[in-house]
Amino acid sequence: MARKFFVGGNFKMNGTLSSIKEIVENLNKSELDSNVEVVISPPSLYLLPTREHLRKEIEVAAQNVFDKPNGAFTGEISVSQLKDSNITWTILGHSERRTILGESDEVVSTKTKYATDNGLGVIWCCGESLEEREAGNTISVITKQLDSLKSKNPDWSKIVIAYEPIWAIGTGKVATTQQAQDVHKAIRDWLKGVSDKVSDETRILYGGSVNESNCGELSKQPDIDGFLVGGASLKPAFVKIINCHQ
Ligand SMILES: O=C(CO)COP(=O)(O)O
Repeated sequence: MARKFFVGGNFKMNGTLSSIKEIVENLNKSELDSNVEVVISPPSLYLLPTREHLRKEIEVAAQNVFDKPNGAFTGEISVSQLKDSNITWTILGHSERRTILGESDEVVSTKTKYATDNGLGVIWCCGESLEEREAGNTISVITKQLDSLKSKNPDWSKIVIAYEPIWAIGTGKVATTQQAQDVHKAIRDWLKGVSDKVSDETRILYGGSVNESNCGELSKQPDIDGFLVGGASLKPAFVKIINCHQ
């Protein structure tokens, strides 16, 4: 089965009402490859206006979600609140939340299980630090993150995996196509341990300094099914990344 190419834009903690309005207007008027699934993820404050004004074929994602239905959890947002606002995806386990906010594998896996069981799509992120790569531990680090997720038995049909080497995020230092493909292949092989169907159908995105110049080559790799784009998703060239896959 051909996997539909997927391009996510992670705005992180960037943007204002007016700059996000500009991004939305640019996406609304651009010609976009209809074979590509596009999801953008503004900061939580801007989720609703983004959803309201963005063309309907593009979905909107939160950057985080909590694993309880409601209650005394100051600062958190629930899955049902997102769905109530027509926000159909969330990012979980981004390395910035793992390292800066201290989210463990256990926390990320639990939230992913809760979100997928309750019908939200999850862009689930994994990746190694430069130290871990240089020590030859890339695959073992990612396997540990994946094993933790598998132990919760999430709904894999709702998960898109984003491989984001931490050393490539926001640094301009993109992984080589071979480095990316090798890890994506290892993830694909690991997914076979869940089931052949999950391995065949799960999209594996690459993230880390993706731009309009490097996306073409990366997109040709057999196990790269799309991108999770940070900085370049805030620029008009994001459209070129969406359309880069031939
Ligand atoms: O972290 C990322 C997307 O989630 C990647 O960010 P950059 O594209 O800015 O390197």
